[in-house]
Amino acid sequence: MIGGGAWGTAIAQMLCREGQAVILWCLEAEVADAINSTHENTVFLPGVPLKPALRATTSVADLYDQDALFAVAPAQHTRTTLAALKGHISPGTPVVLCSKGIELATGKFMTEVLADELPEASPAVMSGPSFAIDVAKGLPTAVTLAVKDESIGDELIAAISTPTFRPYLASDLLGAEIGGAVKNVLAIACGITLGKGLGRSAHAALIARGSAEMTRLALALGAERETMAGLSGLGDLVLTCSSETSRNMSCGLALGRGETLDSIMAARNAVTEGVATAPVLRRLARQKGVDMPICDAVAAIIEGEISVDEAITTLLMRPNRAESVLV
Ligand SMILES: NC(=O)C1=CN([C@@H]2O[C@H](COP(=O)(O)OP(=O)(O)OC[C@H]3O[C@@H](n4cnc5c(N)ncnc54)[C@H](O)[C@@H]3O)[C@@H](O)[C@H]2O)C=CC1
Ligand SMILES: O=C(CO)COP(=O)(O)O
Repeated sequence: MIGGGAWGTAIAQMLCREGQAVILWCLEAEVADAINSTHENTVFLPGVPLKPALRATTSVADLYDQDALFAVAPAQHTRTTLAALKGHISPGTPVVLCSKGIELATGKFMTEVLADELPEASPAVMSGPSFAIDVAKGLPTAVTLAVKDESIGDELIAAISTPTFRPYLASDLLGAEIGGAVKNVLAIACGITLGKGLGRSAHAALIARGSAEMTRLALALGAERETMAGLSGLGDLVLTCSSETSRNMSCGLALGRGETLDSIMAARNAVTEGVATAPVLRRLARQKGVDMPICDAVAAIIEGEISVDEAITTLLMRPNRAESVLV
């Protein structure tokens, strides 16, 4: 497991079972020490007792030549963590990408970052409605597991699934990545809407029109429409846009209530992927000629170009149009 944040810890906890050893690589020595000595990730997932068999490390060498890797660093750090494994994985090793975001510097999705850094890996994307705290506690969860190589998919399903953690096999890796990255930006928009007191009707409208934006981008990039209606699309959009447990949603709520982005980010040590993804998503959508007004508005707020009130007015003044995901 590459990444000892909340999500890496939760997946490691879920995978750690008889006959299956899991090594969790953490950036911070205090996180690894706490997991090994007190069986708790006191920094990123406090309050959840971890299985004593789960072993943490800060040594990248402990990740060399493993049967499978899960990449769970934040999207902006995925490249450097994967690069550290160059020359140390066997050809065909499954690398399951679990981060939800687009690389700001390059506009690349995580599968592209993996292809740059570890081209010999066999890529997979795991994404869907899954709060780390729920998975770590063993609450029922279902996700999309999109794999390039179907036979590796079957092996991964056998290794990962439990009665309460249900991966659904898919082949559209890009679609799964688009859902995970775009829903974070839309969750910020939904948070702003509720934080501003615009009501549940506006919130529901944003989810539906946001879903249309996501689908439009997916079609333009060559992903499948069906994926957008699945766990990694609609499923995660609904979860993240409806719960304050989401860091993206709660960031939006605070923005809507009048806090500044700087003060919100300074007060948390948890990653809020939509903040980095929004500007690069806007860039990508423009390059591809895809209209994404809600995501654009979030990017403009985050970049300090317009206020929350101006963004709302701009969205409400848009001309009426046909209800279609294509326009
Ligand atoms: N927490 C959740 O419920 C879920 C998170 N994810 C995704 O998992 C990814 C990781 O998120 P969390 O585990 O929640 O993070 P977190 O917010 O719990 O922890 C932050 C993580 O960032 C790492 N980090 C900070 N600077 C770094 C650097 N320079 N290099 C490498 N790592 C660095 C920290 O070591 C820590 O592991 C994100 O892309 C997120 O969208 C996906 C599904 C669920
Ligand atoms: O991706 C998630 C749930 O599926 C977690 O969302 P946040 O990163 O907004 O907390």
